[in-house]
Amino acid sequence: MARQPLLAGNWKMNLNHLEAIALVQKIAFALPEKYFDRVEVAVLPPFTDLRSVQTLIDGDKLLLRHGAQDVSPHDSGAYTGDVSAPMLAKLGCAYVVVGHSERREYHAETDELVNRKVRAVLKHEMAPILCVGESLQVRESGAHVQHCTNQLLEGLKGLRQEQVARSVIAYEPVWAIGTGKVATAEDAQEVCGALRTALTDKYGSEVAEQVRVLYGGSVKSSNVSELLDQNDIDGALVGGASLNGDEFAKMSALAAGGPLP
Ligand SMILES: O=C(CO)COP(=O)(O)O
Repeated sequence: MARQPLLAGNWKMNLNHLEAIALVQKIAFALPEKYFDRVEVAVLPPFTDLRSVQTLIDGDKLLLRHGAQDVSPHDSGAYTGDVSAPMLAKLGCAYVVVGHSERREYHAETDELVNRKVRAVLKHEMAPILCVGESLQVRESGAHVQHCTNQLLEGLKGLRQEQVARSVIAYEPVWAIGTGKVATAEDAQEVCGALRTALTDKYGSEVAEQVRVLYGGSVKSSNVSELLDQNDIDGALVGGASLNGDEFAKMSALAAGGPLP
């Protein structure tokens, strides 16, 4: 079954709401509507930008999707500073990144917490982008496939098949994030293929064939096509390069199979 490629721009902690509006306008202007039949393009700004981005996308009937970078596992309550899944759903979010390696590292997020966040997202009809990935040390030990597979199965624990089918997985090797060191297409395919095999073993091939598996880590216009050509890579989670409107539009066009805008 053909899976529609997804190109998602994780802006991380960059751009205020005014800068967000300017970037979304630039991306939308550079991408004619016909591209959106062949690729889904999403922006994932900081929480403080989401209302502005939603208003722009709805008002101008843009075909871009938007989402958030994190979520609370709780629906509401005394959790100072947190943002809940119902709040994000109300802001029109299609996606929520869960378990990014920066959150696992800087906020000590465990697989158990990541799993609770994944459930919160799915409960409110959004799709999680569940991130998995190994450190350089784990890769050098040769345990990278096992490590990522464990993170995947722990993150999805207790979900129904229909919920797994709606989820997006992102393989982001920690050593390739923001370093300019992209995994080779073969390295990325090795892990993404193993993740799909693990999904097939646990949930059956009908479910596994629907799940989109993205690669993330120093993706840019010069390497996106080769990565997306791999059998089990269905798109990219882009960090730094998604902050440049022309570059992100170019990558989206390449993901759609061209021509360039
Ligand atoms: O972490 C990433 C996306 O979530 C990747 O970041 P870079 O594209 O900047 O390496």
